[in-house]
Amino acid sequence: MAHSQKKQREAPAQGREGSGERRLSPGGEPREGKGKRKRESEEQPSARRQKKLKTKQPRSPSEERAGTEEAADGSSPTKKKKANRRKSKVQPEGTEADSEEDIKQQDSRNNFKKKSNKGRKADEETQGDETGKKESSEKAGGGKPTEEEVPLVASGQGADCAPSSMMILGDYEAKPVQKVQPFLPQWLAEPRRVQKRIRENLCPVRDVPGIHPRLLKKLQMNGIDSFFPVQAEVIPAILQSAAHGFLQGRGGFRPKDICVSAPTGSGKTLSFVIPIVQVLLDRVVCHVRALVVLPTKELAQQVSKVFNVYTDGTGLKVVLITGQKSFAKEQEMLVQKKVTGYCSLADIVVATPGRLTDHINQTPGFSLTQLRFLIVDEADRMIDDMHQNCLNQIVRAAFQGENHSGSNMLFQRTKPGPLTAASSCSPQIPLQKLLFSATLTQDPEKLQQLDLFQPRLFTSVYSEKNRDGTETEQNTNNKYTLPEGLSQCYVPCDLNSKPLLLLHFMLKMKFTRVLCFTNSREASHRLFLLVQAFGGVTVAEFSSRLSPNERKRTMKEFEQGKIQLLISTDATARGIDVKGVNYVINYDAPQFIRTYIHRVGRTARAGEAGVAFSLVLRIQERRFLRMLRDAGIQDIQKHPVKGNSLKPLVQQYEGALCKLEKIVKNERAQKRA
Ligand SMILES: Nc1ncnc2c1ncn2[C@@H]1O[C@H](COP(=O)(O)OP(=O)(O)OP(=O)(O)O)[C@@H](O)[C@H]1O
Repeated sequence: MAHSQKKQREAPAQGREGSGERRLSPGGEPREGKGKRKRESEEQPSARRQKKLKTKQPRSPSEERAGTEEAADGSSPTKKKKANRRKSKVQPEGTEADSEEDIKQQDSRNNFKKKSNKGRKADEETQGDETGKKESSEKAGGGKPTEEEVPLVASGQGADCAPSSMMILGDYEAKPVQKVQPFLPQWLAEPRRVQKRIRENLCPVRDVPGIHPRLLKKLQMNGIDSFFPVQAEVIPAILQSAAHGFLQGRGGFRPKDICVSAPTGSGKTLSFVIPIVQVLLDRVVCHVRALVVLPTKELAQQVSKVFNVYTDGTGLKVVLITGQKSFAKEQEMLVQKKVTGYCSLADIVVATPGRLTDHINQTPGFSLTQLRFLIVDEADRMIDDMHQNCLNQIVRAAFQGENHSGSNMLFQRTKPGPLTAASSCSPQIPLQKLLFSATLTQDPEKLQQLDLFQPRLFTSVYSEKNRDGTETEQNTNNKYTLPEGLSQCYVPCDLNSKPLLLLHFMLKMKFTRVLCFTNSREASHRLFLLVQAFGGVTVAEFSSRLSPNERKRTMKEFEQGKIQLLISTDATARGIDVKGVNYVINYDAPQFIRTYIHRVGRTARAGEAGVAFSLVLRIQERRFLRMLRDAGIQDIQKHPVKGNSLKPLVQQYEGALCKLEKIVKNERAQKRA
């Protein structure tokens, strides 16, 4: 039967909250979270999916229109324009209405809510912390509402505010919509499991078969007696794939690509450094055989250092190309021109994407046609960013028909097609891709962009606690694992108390070796100035405001314990391995789950213990907790700090604020001059 009904539109909670979320300047002023929303769609795949699927309470028509448009924020400028024209605006949850019009709309929404189906509670409520609420909502709903449930409203309900131009076929009753399960290819659905508890699962180095005696000695010299679980799994897998020399994979076939998703600090770097050095130990001619691509200079430097340790004395050459040296200097390090043509001076190249692309295009003789391993560290970021283009260029360069020297290659490479008896007969150097990250996407569509060959996935499996205390392993998309030794807390607070809380942690609670994250370099700078003006803490900042040399020096001093509080942008959030970080403080709550995971992962590394505190504004609290819960992170403790504990700091803090004002004015004047 057909009946008229008001069309329900969706206004995803995250969209609304996201639009209302404010970024904080270190001085404490809130700023609208716009502009630096890059990678949003990629950073929050789960959130994006929820935006599409999650449905909200019924609302008034004008508001619904606005809600829809706001939900599409950033993706549909036309819709945005329409929204402006209608002058309807939806307030972010928990924020105050800005104008009378907003308040009226709020009222009409509330009235409408009352009229609508009582059993259908607010999405936020069903997802709230209180399970009681959830249960009652489930019961009243007469079914088991899921996040993706579409609340249909019977024509009688809310008909007073419904335009009746829409004919909808179907039942009056709200029916739960079945959650659509994404289809996972077998390699993703059945990954090779890696234990996440490092200390309980150490594997003595000598128990891992096939490690070259030379490397065993080096490992011992570097104090490594046991491999971490990820290393014990991945090293033999890579070695095995190269067991038949450079030309063919196992059994004459192309080796499988390898993806590794393991928590921060679990030792992923060594799990590719050791087998690659070992495979290249016997090489005769120097060619670029391994290429490691990383998103930042600091990370590239860090990885090349590890390669240097294990190639030292082997004759293998590691070249770092990140733009820290002049282009010409890097060219000299990469290739040498001889009478017979160009020859490579690098066996292993560690590079950032931009500079690497420049060399592929502009350095004569720089050839990747003998490339055997392409290692993409922090792979999720490399897939998401524009770096994807760089990866395509690398693959193109690796299968280029002619090399720059003009000489014919013995084993010319062609881009592999379908595997046939004929294709497996011709000897070729296979290109094997190795992907690593703590937050590797397991979204098949995204991984498909990398054109992986029969990939194998190694992953620390996300496990969910059962009521009886046992754990069940889950194979769920976009659920991540954190280091075992990490304790997580969040402090609900307001804007003004954030600097005081940081000072309280440093001065009263005597936190040491603290890495503190803000959401922008300006915020980092001003917070640094404020803490410095307050006094009593050895503090430094780390951001792109500093020159590469200053950054290097600062990081060294922090590592040596000369700096107790390092205030940083997300420049240090990923991959940076600083020994002995006791605490991570998210001064500004991260907006994306992957940012959270990488930031907190700067502590509790290599099986050690560490604590992460997140200062969360009360209006952000619900969204923050939901973001963690959606990613499978549940063991975060609420850690309220009473106002009384902060009082003793207030007077000195006010003095520091005055000093800060003067410093900022001076800086501005200097900039203008
Ligand atoms: N087998 C081992 N024994 C002792 N220490 C190790 C071992 N393997 C790695 N480490 C140390 O553990 C720390 C973390 O390693 P690594 O930086 O490779 O972690 P990761 O998994 O790459 O982390 P992230 O995801 O944050 O980049 C490093 O300081 C490294 O030296």
